[in-house]
Amino acid sequence: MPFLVSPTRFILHYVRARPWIFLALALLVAGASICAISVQYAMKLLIDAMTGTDRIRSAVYDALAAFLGLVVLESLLQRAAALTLGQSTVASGVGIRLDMIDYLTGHQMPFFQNQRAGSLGHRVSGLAGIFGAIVHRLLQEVTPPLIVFVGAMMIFTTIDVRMAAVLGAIFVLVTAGLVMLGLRGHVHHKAFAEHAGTVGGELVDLIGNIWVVKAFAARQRELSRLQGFLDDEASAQKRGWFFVERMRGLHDLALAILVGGTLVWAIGRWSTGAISTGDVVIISTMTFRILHGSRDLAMALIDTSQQFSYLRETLDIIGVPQTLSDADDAARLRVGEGRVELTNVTFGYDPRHPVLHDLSLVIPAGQKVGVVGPSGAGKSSLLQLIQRFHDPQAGHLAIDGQRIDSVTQESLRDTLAVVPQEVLLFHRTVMENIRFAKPDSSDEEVHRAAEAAGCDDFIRRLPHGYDSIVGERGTNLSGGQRQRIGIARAFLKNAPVVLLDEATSALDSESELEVQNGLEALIKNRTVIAVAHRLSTIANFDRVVVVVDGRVVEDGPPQELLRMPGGAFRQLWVMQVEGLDRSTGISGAGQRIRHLSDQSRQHIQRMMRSAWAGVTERV
Ligand SMILES: Nc1ncnc2c1ncn2[C@@H]1O[C@H](COP(=O)(O)OP(=O)(O)OP(=O)(O)O)[C@@H](O)[C@H]1O
Repeated sequence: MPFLVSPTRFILHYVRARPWIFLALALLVAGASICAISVQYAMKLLIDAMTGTDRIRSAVYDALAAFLGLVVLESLLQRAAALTLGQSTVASGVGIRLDMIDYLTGHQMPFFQNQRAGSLGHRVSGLAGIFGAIVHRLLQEVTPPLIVFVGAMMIFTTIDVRMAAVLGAIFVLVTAGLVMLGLRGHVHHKAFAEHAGTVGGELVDLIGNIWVVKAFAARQRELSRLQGFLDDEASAQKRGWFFVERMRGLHDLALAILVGGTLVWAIGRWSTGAISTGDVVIISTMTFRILHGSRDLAMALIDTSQQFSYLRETLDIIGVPQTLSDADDAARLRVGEGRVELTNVTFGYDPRHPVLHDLSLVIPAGQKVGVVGPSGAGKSSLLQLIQRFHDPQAGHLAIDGQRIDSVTQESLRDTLAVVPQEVLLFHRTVMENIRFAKPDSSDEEVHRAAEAAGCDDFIRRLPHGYDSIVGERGTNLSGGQRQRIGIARAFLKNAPVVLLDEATSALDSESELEVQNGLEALIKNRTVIAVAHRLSTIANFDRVVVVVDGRVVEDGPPQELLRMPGGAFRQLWVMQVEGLDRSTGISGAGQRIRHLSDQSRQHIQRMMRSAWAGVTERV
């Protein structure tokens, strides 16, 4: 979206999206302002007609009719402008938010990892509000005083050219002075906005982590911490207010002196008969109006400049170019049987520090591959590359012979069913959460997927069955239940390639057993790549790939790897069976098992012993 590069282009883009409405709006505002000046002129005509020596009755009534007509017309035009403005900014606000959410969700995962979700949501909504506020200020608060000023100058010129020149110069000077002063106060508003942003972020963080706060009995501690941020925010807000009030006070003083001076001068001219009574009235009211307008104009310009800054800041965050976009000629991935290939892949989040080094793997369709290795070896990164959340710095990946960087990301992800360690659920019903994987699926299909994943029973026991709300991020469900809903999603998606990212490592042994049954059903007849810490989960796989420091150090059927004396997989296996950490450098798994409860450890050890017995029998 090229219009995201600057605030001006952003505003113009959405104004151009509804050109006729905004043109009509500008004409209505201009018409209302012209009426406002004409009303003053009609008043002058009325007074002159009433105080004139010849006192022509019809002239008085004509002026009165013109005056009243203009008052009504101004009011009608103002109301029409306000209605049109409201309608157009509300409609633009919907478009802006949809466009921004569309663009925002197109960013890659690292973008979201580096931003607070609450703050991003706030900014997207804020953009719509800012567009409305800027258009409102420019049309309702900047344009009218300018038109009134031009009109007043035209009227003053007919009365006294010198006076018009002096008042014109004063208007420009007062407005410019106020704008300069106001911009100096910008620093206070910016500081306040930053402090307010921090308070908002802290609140979101606090509520998001409420479990930790309660678990550590830290409510008072957190309140005191928040109080510190609130105090800073309040001081910044006070400084901003004082500054604005000082400015207003100065302007009021200048206004009183100037209006008083002009009036004294006008009465002096009237007493010599140089100008009429009506002229005195129009000079005094218009002087007051334009000088008052100079303050409104200055304030509106300052506000607009602040809103432009906020807009620029938001566009700098949201509008950064999307790093992994589809190639212009990207086709849809033609789904085959699910052969996955990595060719000389080198990748690092920071290219200077590769996490995966020249890694090559060919996974034939239907093969089940377990990826094991110590913590930080690069296993999850491998799965992320297959989903194209990042591009490798060297080498490439392909599915069914098609390079994944040459097909659309959506079609690639349609081919993959992923069960992550932590299944994320929307604050919606269970039915909606499972159906998320395939929006056009029938209730019957959702039920079948849930049965296959082993979660139909517990879902039906929930208070509203499939219509139960899962709570924010699925908090109304247990870890194992969430995991099985994740598996049901994967069933429903029916993709040829399944990626399991430590799908059972966060579960206790009982949940693991339930999830394991669902997983076994899921992986039948599909290509499976499973990152596993619990080696029991991959004991029956076709193949195990051991990754250490981003390199494949062992690759083969688990039974064969287990027979290799001193082999990395064998060592990992033995450590898990015994629950020991032998400090072999492949210590992550050993450390993990040590932290499990006795019951879980015994369960895993039992499972592994029986798998081990099976292996040795076959060997
Ligand atoms: N988003 C990220 N940005 C920067 N570095 C990252 C990111 N994610 C992972 N890393 C780093 O990349 C390396 C490999 O991480 P990865 O998560 O792939 O390892 P892993 O083998 O899956 O580890 P674990 O078994 O602990 O989950 C680690 O050093 C990690 O700190």
